[in-house]
Amino acid sequence: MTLHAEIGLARGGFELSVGFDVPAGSVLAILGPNGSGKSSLLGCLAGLLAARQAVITLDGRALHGLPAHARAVGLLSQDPLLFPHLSVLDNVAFAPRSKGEGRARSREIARHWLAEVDAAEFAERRPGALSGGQAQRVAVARALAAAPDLLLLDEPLAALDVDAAPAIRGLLRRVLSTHRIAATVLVTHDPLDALALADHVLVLAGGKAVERGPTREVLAAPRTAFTARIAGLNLIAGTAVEEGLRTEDGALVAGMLAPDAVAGEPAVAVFEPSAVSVYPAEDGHPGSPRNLIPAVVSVLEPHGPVIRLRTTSGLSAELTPAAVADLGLEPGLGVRLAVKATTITVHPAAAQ
Ligand SMILES: Nc1ncnc2c1ncn2[C@@H]1O[C@H](COP(=O)(O)OP(=O)(O)OP(=O)(O)O)[C@@H](O)[C@H]1O
Repeated sequence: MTLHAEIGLARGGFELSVGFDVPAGSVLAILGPNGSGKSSLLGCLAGLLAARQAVITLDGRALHGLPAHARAVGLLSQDPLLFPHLSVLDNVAFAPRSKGEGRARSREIARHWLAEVDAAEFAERRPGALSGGQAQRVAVARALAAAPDLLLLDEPLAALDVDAAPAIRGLLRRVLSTHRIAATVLVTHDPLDALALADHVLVLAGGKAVERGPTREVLAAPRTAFTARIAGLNLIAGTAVEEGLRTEDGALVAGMLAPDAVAGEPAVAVFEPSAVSVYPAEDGHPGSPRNLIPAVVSVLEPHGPVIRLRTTSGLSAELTPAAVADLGLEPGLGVRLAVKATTITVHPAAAQ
């Protein structure tokens, strides 16, 4: 079932205005900073929020006039929201039951979905006897047991601890790719979720789509500072020039133009924190042709086996703990960031 949505909503002074399509069996991730309208968008799709103007169709069938319960929409949020007085099996069977299936058939469907999410062993338990990750597994089974035409995932991993989240992410990836029936819309803050689960992403800012496209392309070549930050990449905005990018201050960032970058047009220079070397502010030239960017250390934080250094201008570098000690790095210290031109790609900037 292909989803087509055009939604306009006013909430106080906030305006949401966005349109998109989600082909049957594919997953669209909605990313965006706090307050950008992600929950409002899901609320409109689910029929829980009244849009000012909405066209929402599934294979041409209009959903926008229907109340929430008549939309065949499955919703999975960060809270599993299981009925505490029902067994796990009856929680999952509730979904087909409420669609009119008989008691025995509903339980059969529930057993099938509990097995699909590796939760068959919990069937007779009450939700109170499950861990957060186990309860979320059951919630996934319940959402899918309703055979929704449209599946809405609202930060489904946000409440799980770091040990449970990867397992549920993997489970969602498996069930979404093996049961490619419904169109799925996923709201997440985590680029890993988008990379793992979504075919396409749409980045919302201030109620509008500022970026959209295939997930890997958008996250590898972000055109807005927000997407670059969540994707963990460095991004400098300016105008494309033959040698790379010219910033608003007139500085040149030497880099390689992406095939679709056009000199004279708005652009962003994108590079990995691991491509950045850090030098003392007053040191000599560090050798081979590099960009040298003056910066001030703002934060040093562990990032796996390395230390992620953030600067007041928002650029990041990765260093070993030994290098941090050798350079005597600490917040407030002036440094120079060196980046080889060959590690910088200049992409056209998203139209804002
Ligand atoms: N109940 C409400 N009444 C009035 N305005 C609201 C209400 N809820 C949200 N808003 C407005 O709508 C805007 C979008 O909120 P929404 O919750 O959709 O954003 P979000 O992207 O989901 O944010 P978050 O990532 O923090 O969950 C907010 O900036 C706020 O101004």
